[in-house]
Amino acid sequence: MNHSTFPLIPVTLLTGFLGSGKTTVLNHLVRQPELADALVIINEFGEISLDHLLFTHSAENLVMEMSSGCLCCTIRGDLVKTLSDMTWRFSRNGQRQFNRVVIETTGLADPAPIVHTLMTHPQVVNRYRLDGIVTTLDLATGNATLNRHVEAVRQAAIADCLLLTKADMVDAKTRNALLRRLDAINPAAPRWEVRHGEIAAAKVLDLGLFSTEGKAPDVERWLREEAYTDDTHHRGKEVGNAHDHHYEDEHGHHHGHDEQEHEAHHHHHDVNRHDDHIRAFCFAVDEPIPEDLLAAWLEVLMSFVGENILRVKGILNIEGSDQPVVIHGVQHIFHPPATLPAWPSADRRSRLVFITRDVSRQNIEDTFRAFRNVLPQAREAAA
Ligand SMILES: Nc1nc2c(ncn2[C@@H]2O[C@H](COP(=O)(O)OP(=O)(O)OP(=O)(O)O)[C@@H](O)[C@H]2O)c(=O)[nH]1
Repeated sequence: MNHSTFPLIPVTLLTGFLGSGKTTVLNHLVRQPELADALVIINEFGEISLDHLLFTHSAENLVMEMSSGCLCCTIRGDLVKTLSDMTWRFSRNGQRQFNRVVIETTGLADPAPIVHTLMTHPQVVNRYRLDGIVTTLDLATGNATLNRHVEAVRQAAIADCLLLTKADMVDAKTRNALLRRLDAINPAAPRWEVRHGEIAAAKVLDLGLFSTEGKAPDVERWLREEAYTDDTHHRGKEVGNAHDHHYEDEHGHHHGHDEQEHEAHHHHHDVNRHDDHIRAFCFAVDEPIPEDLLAAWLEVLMSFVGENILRVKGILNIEGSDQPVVIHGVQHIFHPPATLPAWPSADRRSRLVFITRDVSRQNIEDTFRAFRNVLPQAREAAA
């Protein structure tokens, strides 16, 4: 955990495929009081940049554009520089003028490299923290986009929150097919239906482990292990309405699934017509894990299949420690682990949620067991 004198500035990454409605959403977000003091960084790819023409921000927002290349490849260095310069450029009398950052990526970007920069670059991590990845997905064309573009699948898989846009343009059948598909790609992220960009800022902010309210970290909300229903078989009990689907229309009220639909969607988990090769599951370990076992296992796992581990989040019971450790990784890159002051509940098992591509739960479990079995010999050899 970072204990720097100044609170870390939360950064929201807004991603989503080309034309999926990012700018429309952003236009609504920046008008809301929660984002009155936000710094907005817009990344446009290529020479023809239209977003700045469409983007009508309120006078309070500070808008930066970075259009020299795609944020995910060529200008990560620029992002670091922009973020580290910001505090000075936008400060008055030694006080910075923004309390949040929102970065809109290009539609084609694989968000993972940007997330890596935000999670690990020394100049960034000492001032900023990734609050959440918000992904827009067009309800009407989302299925086709997911079929054609693996970037869109990745964007949906690593999201902390999914904004299902253009809700006014979709019929029930198309919508339900997309929802079922998302159950496999990313069962845990809250989903909100959005029309013409209308979404309450509070729904897309404070998605991370630490909130701006300064309250104790809400591990359960962050991990949402209960959403990984795949795990029900392992625990031998039914989790039930594990999904917390939120459907928001322009009046802001909820549309729950009716019973029948809910049933249907549970049973469709494994019979997805489109196999996006994405697996989402929770892996739990009852016994405290020796630190060297964890380090060796994760290192090998990441070096062999790191690219295909889209996201890992977990709370861990480390042998010899009373305090839980939370870890958070995107592909092979991990956020520095944070030690929490106390366990959030009586459940002290280590729990890791994985979102992977072509890596099964079995692979994860087998490697863990293999490492656990050889640990005594490895220790002996090292001694
Ligand atoms: N009918 C309808 N149109 C929408 C909605 N949201 C966005 N649009 C339209 O969809 C088009 C694309 O929206 P943008 O917000 O520019 O999408 P974007 O993701 O920023 O697009 P890129 O910058 O190209 O990646 C625009 O013409 C919007 O007006 C919606 O909820 N309903």
